[in-house]
Amino acid sequence: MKKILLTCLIFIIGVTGQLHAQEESEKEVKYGQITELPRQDDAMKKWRSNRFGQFIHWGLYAIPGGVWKGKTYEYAAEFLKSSAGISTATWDSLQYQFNPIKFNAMAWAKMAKAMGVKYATITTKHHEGFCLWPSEYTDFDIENTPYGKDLLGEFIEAYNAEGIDVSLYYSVLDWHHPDWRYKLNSEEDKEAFERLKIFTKNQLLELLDRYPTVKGLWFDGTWDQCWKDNGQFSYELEKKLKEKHPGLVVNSRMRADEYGSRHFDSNGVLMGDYESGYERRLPNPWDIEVTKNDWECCMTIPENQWGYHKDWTLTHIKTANELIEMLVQCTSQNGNFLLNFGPTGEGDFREEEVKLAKEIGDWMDDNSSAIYNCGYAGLKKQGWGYFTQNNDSETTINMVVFNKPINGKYRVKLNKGSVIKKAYLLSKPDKALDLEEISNGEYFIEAKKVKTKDPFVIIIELENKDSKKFHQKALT
Ligand SMILES: C[C@@H]1O/C(=N\OC(=O)Nc2ccccc2)[C@@H](O)[C@H](O)[C@@H]1O
Repeated sequence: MKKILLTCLIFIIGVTGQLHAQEESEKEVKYGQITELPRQDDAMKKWRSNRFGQFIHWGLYAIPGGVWKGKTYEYAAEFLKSSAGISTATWDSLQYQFNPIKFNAMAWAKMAKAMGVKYATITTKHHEGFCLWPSEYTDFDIENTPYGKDLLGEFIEAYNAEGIDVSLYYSVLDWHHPDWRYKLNSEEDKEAFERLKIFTKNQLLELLDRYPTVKGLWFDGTWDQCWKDNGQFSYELEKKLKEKHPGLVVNSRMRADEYGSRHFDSNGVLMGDYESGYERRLPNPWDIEVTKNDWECCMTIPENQWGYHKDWTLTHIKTANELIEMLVQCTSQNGNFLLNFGPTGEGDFREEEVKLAKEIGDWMDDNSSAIYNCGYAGLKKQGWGYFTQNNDSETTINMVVFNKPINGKYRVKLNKGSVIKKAYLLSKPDKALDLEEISNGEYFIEAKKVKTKDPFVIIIELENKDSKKFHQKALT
């Protein structure tokens, strides 16, 4: 009896200690998450079902394209001002050269539509501070260029006409604005940054006023101490923008809490509406933690260029197959994939980008049912490729194959209790593939005669609801 009492006492002390430790680690966060996640409103469901987007980085940096006074700078082309040590006055004078005579918003939108993107995110203002729209808060904008017209408005109208949602990238970091400060070291710094905050809020409200059809704001340039010291401001700004624009979708990069913690607050709670830290990188394909939140990977075609760079021989240029695999992996882990294009200073795309858009679009024409409105299937990653499952489906699972087994037999491990009714190639729905049950929920699917050199989809139809998947879905 004494032994039992002692054991119970030790257990109670242990649990109390853990709870106390947990309470201690939980900070009181006043300026953290605003919207309970994952959002289930229509705007977020549409964002989630879009899965594939086009990123556009366009600004004055597209004019020099990474080359200054005959010297090529290998660093990101949109950072040429700092890479080449160019004065703000010299850089800003590029404004008077910006005249993208080849810009055709409808042609851009049709290329994007053919590629299969459902949304596009365009830089309204990158770190250089130049605005692609006529802003009443600065003269460093499109209105004061030889082009003169509302380029951003043309872009939004053309993409919306093709049924493509548009989100707006906005850099808080602003090299042009005299009140920008990296750190607030003095009262003067603080006063200047207060003016910068008002300017920022005014421009964002102006963008939502001018372009009411936009679906989201993609914040960037928020890593410096000045912004991390202003968690309350970013909290109140997100609230105000969402009150003004119901359904607005905001990335986690906008936010810092009052302790300076970014993306996730000091208790690890995601801020904004989706995680936007996957930049030119993806999670491990077997990572299921990442499936618990909405997230987006933004990706360049060269290794490190967001803006147009004249020299694409400097790094590896990703192939269509590599980019398709990234898109499929994101989908398989409940993420979106935002693929970047960097238009030239004249307003057209380099031929490599046009070719890739066509190759990806051709694949999407045949396989987008495994991408749009699809997500994590609640199954472990397996060697032949990726599972995805339509968010409205209960009994069909997509296998997107990138690695064919040499014997043409695909080992497929489903949840215990899952029974395959039939499996077939998406391209040949009338021809059932041979099945061999290995054990409870585990099968070989035989697909020996697949000729294509491209990734392809095998559809699995289950006898019963894939209960584990939908139970997991309820929990997320
Ligand atoms: C999408 C990219 O975003 C950037 N920078 O991103 C980050 O610094 N990302 C970041 C920073 C801290 C944590 C996670 C991601 C910009 O400098 C770049 O020109 C491009 O617009």
